[in-house]
Amino acid sequence: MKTLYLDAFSGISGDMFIGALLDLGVNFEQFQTELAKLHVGDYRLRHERLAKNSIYGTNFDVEMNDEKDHGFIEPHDHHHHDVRHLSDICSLIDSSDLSAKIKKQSISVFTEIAKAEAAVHQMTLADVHFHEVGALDSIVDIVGCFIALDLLGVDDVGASALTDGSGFIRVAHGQMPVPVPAVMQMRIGTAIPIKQRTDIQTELITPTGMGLVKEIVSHFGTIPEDGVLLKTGYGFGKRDTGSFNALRALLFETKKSRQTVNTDHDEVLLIEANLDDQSGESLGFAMDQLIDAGAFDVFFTPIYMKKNRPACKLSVLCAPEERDTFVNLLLKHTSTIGVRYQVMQRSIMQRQFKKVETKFGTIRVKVARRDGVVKQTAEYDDCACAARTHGVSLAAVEQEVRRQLSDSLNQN
Ligand SMILES: O=C([S-])c1cc(C(=O)S)c[n+]([C@@H]2O[C@H](COP(=O)(O)O)[C@@H](O)[C@H]2O)c1
Ligand code: NI
Repeated sequence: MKTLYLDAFSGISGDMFIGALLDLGVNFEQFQTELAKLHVGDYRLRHERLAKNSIYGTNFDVEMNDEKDHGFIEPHDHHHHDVRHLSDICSLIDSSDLSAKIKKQSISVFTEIAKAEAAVHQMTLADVHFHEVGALDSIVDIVGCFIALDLLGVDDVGASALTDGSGFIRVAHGQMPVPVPAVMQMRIGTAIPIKQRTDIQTELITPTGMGLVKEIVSHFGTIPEDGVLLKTGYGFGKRDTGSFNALRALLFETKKSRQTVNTDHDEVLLIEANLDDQSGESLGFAMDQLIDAGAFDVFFTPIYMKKNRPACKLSVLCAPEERDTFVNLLLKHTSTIGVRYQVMQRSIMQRQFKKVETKFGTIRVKVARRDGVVKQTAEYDDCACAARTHGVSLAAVEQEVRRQLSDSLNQN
């Protein structure tokens, strides 16, 4: 499974995000072909690989045939020409030939940003409007991010704390404090970590960047310790920050913890050892090593052994063909000088995973089937991350997943 990690030490914007994904190896021609499914013209994509601070990365920009007009809305300025409301943008995306998943994710980000703008400028959601040209830039940025993620085959996205600058930036309506109001608004009710650099007096996190993070990032923390790092990519920011202004994207191959099972019968190997002379600390360490090596399960059972010794039985379940790997790990990490093992028959339910889009982001659901019995279980890790990110209870996320599942059942 592919996990993307966003190292946002210099914030995040739509352009930086796409730049970093192109730098990871997204095929540009394929990217353009997919974007053409939006059926909007009047823009050109510019991408260039160059070095900043001697580090090579990608500069990505959407060039408008009309002059680019930044910012989502012009509050209090209703006399001007071509504007697009949220509903226009949703219809444009909905009527495109993009996949249902990309449509849904893109509309969700636009709605999130529009809600933030509506709250900051005290407008109704229906009144929020976007400059035609600025809106097109944002549509390409937002839809483009989801296309690039899809082309890379990313299953899961994590991120560092997002760094922003401080001070004020100048936009059409005057000065805005950094983090800009729409970014702060989108943080409400979430635990998305934002670190401020007081030595950088400009904006590093744009509303588009924050909207994308809110939609796709399922967990925040340091760079993953596990998994094979496949590639690194840098997407450059446009502002002069006085520091290295880029978003670093790291693509990992991580273990398939959520495997598809297409059989209703299989065999597992049970390996056991009785241990009466090992500390709790080193038993815990041994368990971690066995789990990290891909054991299906590892567990301890309290037992009484000879000479009245309270002890524990260590049991490991693994694939039969991995016997040598796990026997060696047990001998290496525990005090035993021998292990027992037996192959066991299992009756199992066939398992598949599906992704459910919820207001708390994408949650994986395990669907198990056998002889007309169907069990659907939301992945605990995804629900826990979403609950932390959005500052809600685990039960609220699980309830939302159940609601989405029953809605889709009713629609089919
Ligand atoms: O034009 C408006 S109303 C505007 C509002 C806000 C708020 O935070 S409210 C922010 N901005 C700035 O516009 C640019 C473009 O942002 P993108 O997300 O489209 O890249 C950025 O500097 C925003 O902070 C404009
Ligand atoms: Ni605004």
